[in-house]
Amino acid sequence: MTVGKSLKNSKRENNSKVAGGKSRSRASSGDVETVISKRKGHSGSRKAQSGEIEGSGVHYAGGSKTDKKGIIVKKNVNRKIKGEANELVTNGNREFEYSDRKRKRIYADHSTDEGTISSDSVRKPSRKLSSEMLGDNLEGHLHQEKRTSKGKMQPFEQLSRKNMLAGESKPKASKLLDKKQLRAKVRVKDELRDVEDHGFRNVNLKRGAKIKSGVAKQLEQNRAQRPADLLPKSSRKKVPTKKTSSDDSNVMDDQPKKKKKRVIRIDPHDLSNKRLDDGVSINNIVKEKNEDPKTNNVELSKNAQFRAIRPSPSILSFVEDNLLGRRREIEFRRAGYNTELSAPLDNIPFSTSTERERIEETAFRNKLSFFAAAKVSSSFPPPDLPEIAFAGRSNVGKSSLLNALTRQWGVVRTSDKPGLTQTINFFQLGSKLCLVDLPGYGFAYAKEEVKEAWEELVKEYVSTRVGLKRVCLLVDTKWGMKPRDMELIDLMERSQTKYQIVLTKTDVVFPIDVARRAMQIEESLKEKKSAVQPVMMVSSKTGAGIRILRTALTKIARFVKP
Ligand SMILES: Nc1nc2c(ncn2[C@@H]2O[C@H](COP(=O)(O)OP(=O)(O)OP(=O)(O)O)[C@@H](O)[C@H]2O)c(=O)[nH]1
Ligand SMILES: [Mg+2]
Repeated sequence: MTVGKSLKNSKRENNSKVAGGKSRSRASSGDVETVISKRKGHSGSRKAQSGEIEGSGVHYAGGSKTDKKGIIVKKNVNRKIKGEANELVTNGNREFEYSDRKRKRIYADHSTDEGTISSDSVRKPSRKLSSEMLGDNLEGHLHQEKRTSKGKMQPFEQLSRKNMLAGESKPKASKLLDKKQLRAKVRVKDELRDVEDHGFRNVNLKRGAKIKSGVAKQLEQNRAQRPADLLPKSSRKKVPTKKTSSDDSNVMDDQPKKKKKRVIRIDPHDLSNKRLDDGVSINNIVKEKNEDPKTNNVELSKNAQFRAIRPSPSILSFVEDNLLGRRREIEFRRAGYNTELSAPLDNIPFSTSTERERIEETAFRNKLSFFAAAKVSSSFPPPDLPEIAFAGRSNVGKSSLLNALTRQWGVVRTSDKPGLTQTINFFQLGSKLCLVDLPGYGFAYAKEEVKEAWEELVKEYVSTRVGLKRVCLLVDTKWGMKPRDMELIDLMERSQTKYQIVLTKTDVVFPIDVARRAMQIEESLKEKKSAVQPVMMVSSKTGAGIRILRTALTKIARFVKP
């Protein structure tokens, strides 16, 4: 008995905590209906209001602690004591169905109960309700009500006392019987209420949930988890679970929407596709498409033809040794170059000096100075020094290369706008060499007639200029040779002007493509007599290949007879 009392006391304490705060004053009104109507008028948030309804369910399970729960319990308990508990439980619900808003909340309450799968929570309220009605918790509740009501709950107190007294006077067996009967009654009526409210399915759910013992639940959980664990993560969601339609809908709502997988279609016959292996042989592809390539002329795109080029090992090793092509900065740093400097690959690797190292070739150590510009051939300066001219399409990087070779940035003006250089500019490099910056041809921001004039001037210069020792024909590595380039080559071939192809902007393409381009050009110039091999590859930005070009050009100056 003492143990029972202490338990009751503890319950009382808990209940008093639950009904703490504002609820005390509100519950003290005694009249349940009045309190509820007051609540309806209360300007609480919608969420808080919905919490009230949820609370009616959660409260029995000992969860939520809102004052309104207290009211609902009070009402139910009060009427249950009078012997009309179940009827009034439904009545209680009806009270909340007066407005649409309230009805919605009731549905929401149920959906959350179902959503939690373990329908124990669904059963708990009625179970606790019955136990409360049996007097186990009743006293605690009544005391709670008493404590919160402060006088106005007198009838409650009296009733509880009566019940207590009646229970004590009865023999133990009869008390148990009464309990059982009452519990059965409550269960049947609870179910009826549930059927009324939610249909048979819910009742069945509750029954099933009740049967489950702790061990059975664990087993079922394990069984449900095992197949999912065996499956890959992506397919786990697809494992069918035994759930009712409403449960399914809830779960579906909770699940994140599946992301659509992007399918990348690669045509195995399209060599132009950059994702394809670089080593794809052109002949193999032709064979795949048609057994007899001779009878069926399969024309590959220029890009496909380019991808089919297999560079020679010497070109490949040159590209690798000089770190040509698009590379990551870390690669330069690992190789010992100071990436803080402009054109760092033109510097000596593993140098302790933070400054740019001196140029090895003496001719290029000299100061680069502009000394003449010509718009017409009559304006050309006298050919006193051996000349090296830089020709090529507009924006190919002619002026930039002059700066890079001499490491004197800004002496020759550059621009990202094609057509900046519009005159033939002569730059003296000490007393040994003259570097000539030619205007570009092809697309440029200039009038057509003006451009035509440049082209004519360039043609005249490369074909007639005395003292011109070499023309560096610059070709953009990305785009390769264009018809205009070929025109100039033909002209130089006819005039027997020595020319050497220099691939520029190698830093914007992959190393393999630099090698391919070099291979392609070398192959196309095999028959050309005035072409100087090998094809040079440079990048004015990274400095790759600059030193080698410088060395090659210095040789020209060395062998020139004064
Ligand atoms: N990424 C990269 N850009 C470069 C390189 N060389 C030049 N450029 C850029 O290309 C653009 C054109 O460079 P220029 O040297 O003015 O070209 P150009 O051939 O003299 O042009 P025109 O005088 O119009 O004929 C500039 O924006 C340069 O910064 C290079 O090696 N790599
Ligand atoms: Mg220029």
